Amino acid sequence: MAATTEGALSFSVAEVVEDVLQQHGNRLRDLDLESRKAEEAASRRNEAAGWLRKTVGVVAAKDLPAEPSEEEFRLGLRSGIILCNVLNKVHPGAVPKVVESPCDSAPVPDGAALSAFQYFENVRNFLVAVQELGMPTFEASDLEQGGKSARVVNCVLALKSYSEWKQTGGNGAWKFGGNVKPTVSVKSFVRKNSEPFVNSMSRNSSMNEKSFHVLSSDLESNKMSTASSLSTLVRAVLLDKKPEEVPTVVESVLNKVVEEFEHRIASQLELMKKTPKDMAVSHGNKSLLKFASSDKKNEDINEKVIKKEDVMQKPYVSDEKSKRQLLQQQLAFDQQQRDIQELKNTLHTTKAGMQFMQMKFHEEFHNLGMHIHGLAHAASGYHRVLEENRKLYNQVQDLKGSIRVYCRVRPFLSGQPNHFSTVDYIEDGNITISTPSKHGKGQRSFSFNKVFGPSATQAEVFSDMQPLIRSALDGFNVCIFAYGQTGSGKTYTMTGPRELAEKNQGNDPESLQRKTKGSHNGLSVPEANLVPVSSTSDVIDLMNLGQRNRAVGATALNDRSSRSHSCLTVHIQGRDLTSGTILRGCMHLVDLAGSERVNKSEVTGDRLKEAQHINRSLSALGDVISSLAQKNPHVPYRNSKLTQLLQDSLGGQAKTLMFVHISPEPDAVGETISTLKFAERVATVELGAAKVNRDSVDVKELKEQIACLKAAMARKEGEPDPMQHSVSGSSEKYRMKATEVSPFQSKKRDAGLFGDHNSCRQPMGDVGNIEVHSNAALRQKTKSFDLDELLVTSPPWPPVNSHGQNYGEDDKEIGSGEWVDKVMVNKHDVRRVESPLGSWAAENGDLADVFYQKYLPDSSKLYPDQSYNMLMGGNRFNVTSTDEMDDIDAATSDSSEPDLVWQFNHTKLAGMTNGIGQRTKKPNPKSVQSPELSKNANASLGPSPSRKQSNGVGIHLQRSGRQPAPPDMKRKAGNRK
Ligand SMILES: Nc1ncnc2c1ncn2[C@@H]1O[C@H](COP(=O)(O)OP(=O)(O)OP(=O)(O)O)[C@@H](O)[C@H]1O
Repeated sequence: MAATTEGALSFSVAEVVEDVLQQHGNRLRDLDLESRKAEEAASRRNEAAGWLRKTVGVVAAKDLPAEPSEEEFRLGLRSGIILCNVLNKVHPGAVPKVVESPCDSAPVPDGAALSAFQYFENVRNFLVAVQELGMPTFEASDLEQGGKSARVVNCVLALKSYSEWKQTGGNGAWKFGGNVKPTVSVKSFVRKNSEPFVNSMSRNSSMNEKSFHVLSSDLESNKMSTASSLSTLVRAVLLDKKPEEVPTVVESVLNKVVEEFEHRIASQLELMKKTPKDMAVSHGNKSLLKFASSDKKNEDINEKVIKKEDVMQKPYVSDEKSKRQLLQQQLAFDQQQRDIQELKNTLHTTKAGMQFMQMKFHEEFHNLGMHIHGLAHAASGYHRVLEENRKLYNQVQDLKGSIRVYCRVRPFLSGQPNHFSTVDYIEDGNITISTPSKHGKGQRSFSFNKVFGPSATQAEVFSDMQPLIRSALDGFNVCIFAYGQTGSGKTYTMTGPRELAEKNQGNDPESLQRKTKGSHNGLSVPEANLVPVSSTSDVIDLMNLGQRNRAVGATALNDRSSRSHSCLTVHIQGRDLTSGTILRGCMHLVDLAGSERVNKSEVTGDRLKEAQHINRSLSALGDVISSLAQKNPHVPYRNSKLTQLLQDSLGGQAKTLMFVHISPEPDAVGETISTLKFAERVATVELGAAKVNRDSVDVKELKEQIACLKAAMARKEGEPDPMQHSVSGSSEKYRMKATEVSPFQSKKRDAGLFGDHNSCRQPMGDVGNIEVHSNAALRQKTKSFDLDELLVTSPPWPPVNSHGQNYGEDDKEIGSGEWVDKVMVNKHDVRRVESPLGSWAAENGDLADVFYQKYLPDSSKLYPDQSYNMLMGGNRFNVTSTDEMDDIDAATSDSSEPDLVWQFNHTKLAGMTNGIGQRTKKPNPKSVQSPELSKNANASLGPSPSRKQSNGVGIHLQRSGRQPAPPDMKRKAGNRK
């Protein structure tokens, strides 16, 4: 049965249907498809032929052209000789004996009939061998009939593939699919002859065999194209049919299919009946028998052949025939069903595998996402912690009172040819400078609280400084000073581009925008003014004025080099409306003159002198910083006006920020490194926690009471002859009291006599602001006391009280109405200033000399270091050239002493100062003063009640000689009792 089936299915049902449909009048034959199929078949055939020729050699394959037609291919292989020889080459011994020709010596002429036996033996042996190897086979009859070479080609290409597998070191059993058994079996014959099955087997089992990919895909495409061609044919047949005609047409087609099928089976059986019988019987083929019995494997074949003979010898009965056909079809159908099922299973498994992989992929993707999320979270946490650390660090720094240090790198200026920067990189608070070879090639890193790169804008800079500036509004004393070599951008940072406008400001006006101060009349002293302002533009105007007045000069390094230090001091006072607490803060904004190498700046003459003095004062600043950093008991503040000026900020409990500037040019690297080193040292200085300057309402009231009491006492004490008292008694008294009275004098005395304690750091209490009160008693005294009154209502002064006692003590002992003075150093020689107030200052300076010579001959012993020039307020002042500085020294060293006088008993000086006061009436064409100030000054020639320059003296020039001293002055003298 199996044998029958094997013989019957040398063609497929599909083929038959296709043929029938075509015969039925296929009008839409797909020519393109056909030609493509033909082309593909030719190319595969050529490939097979080429490989065969190559393998057996061109001589042996002389019957096979390189690119044969289908007919040539079939004829070339018909003898089976080439096939057997090729197989033996690929797999030696696969065909033990190859029958070369009926007579080996006399080649058979082309086209001459070879015996059927010879054909059969060679081809059969070949087919058995290839089947053993698990390759697709073909039917021997395929070489007899035209149009059947496709399977032969497939077989040859499979053999080629096998050969290549072996050549590439293929080992073990080469299998054409996992289902094919190495042994020949009946079943395998059935499969061999069932083309659809072979196709499906190839497709299923050889999927994983690399060498058969081409083949299997080809077969697959054949099948698909057959299916599509079938459906095209069916559609074409039914296209012009009416629906009612369709069943008839289908029936007729099916009948024809059945007919054709029967016809083909019959002809095939006929052929089979004829050929084996002829071969086996008429020629007594021993070799076949031998072949059949030589091997156990071949027994099956032998048996099969014999069975086939038996079947063929039986007469055909048409019933049996149709039954057999049906059975065959059924078998084929079943097989196809199984194949389909198998395919479905495979598809299902593949789908399941895909789903599993997809699920895995999603899972892994999800895990990856989680992981990335975790990392991002950790990263943000890390940044948060970093930020928190930075804040905490800054808080610790604040608590320690460390000087904050910010660094800013100037960008290259337009017109600079080379833009190679020495700044390697900037990150957070770190800056790395690359040092060129002459400084020892390498890098140096520095850490600061903040570093601004060349692209940082003024707004960015300010936003970072804002909290510090806001502190001034909260009652802290704040100092920001810009440091750096000449041309590094200090002035730019502090004031913005040249001419200030509200839009384009530096730090000063920015900070001023935070608050508009109270409106007071101003007191103008040349070059050091206290001017009430009511808006930001007021401040900007003042700053521009100050900027214009500032000494600048062109050097080789900066065409507008500042040749002086500049300081803007802003006093701020506020009152908490609910608690009545008064907060007072002040802010110094100091733009230092730049340090410079004189050979680089190429300055000469006056400029050179300036440079030397600038450098000297900066070096004094360095010494102060150094002492503070080492916590030395002695800090040499008094070595320069600059350090005296900054003493409050460097030594008191102010919040201090040094803004260090560097230039990016390689030839400035030396200065850059030393600037940064200096800044690093500054950062180590600890000043102690800053304290807010605050007076509660109670304290205020108590101060007022004390002031009244002291005023009363002063009136009583003032009864004796003032002159006598002033010359002897008061000077005694003064001396006696001075040791305790003025914080400032006390400071001087300590410095001179007791080892310069005042030079050590002062707590903010000592240098802090003391509230100013409008004392009714004071105001009532005289109308000519305008200036006094003005000052009383003026904002309080920043740190002065440097006597070594703390602020609380000051509060209690000094009492209300106490003036707190501000260290002010005029840029120019005050003696040369011609404004009434300036003259006043100068004259009072002289006055002080006179007074000391006359009344306090030994005061220099007591107060040898007195050098502050104390003025009330002032917005901007400068420390400049040597000469000027010397002048200032001269002026200021005298100036503080009269303050004592003023405190001591200014009424007694009235007679003596009157004459001097008259001298102040010299006109001063250069003076800049407000009408009110002028009026005030002329009216009273009242000096600032600062302790410098005998301000009090100036005031009392206009007072009646008997007028009791203002209570605050008395208190100054007596408050240390
Ligand atoms: N951040 C900046 N952006 C743009 N230009 C800047 C910047 N900083 C400085 N400059 C420019 O660099 C030049 C020098 O700056 P500036 O005068 O501020 O330096 P300086 O340190 O104050 O110098 P000196 O100590 O000699 O007075 C100026 O032309 C200024 O406009």
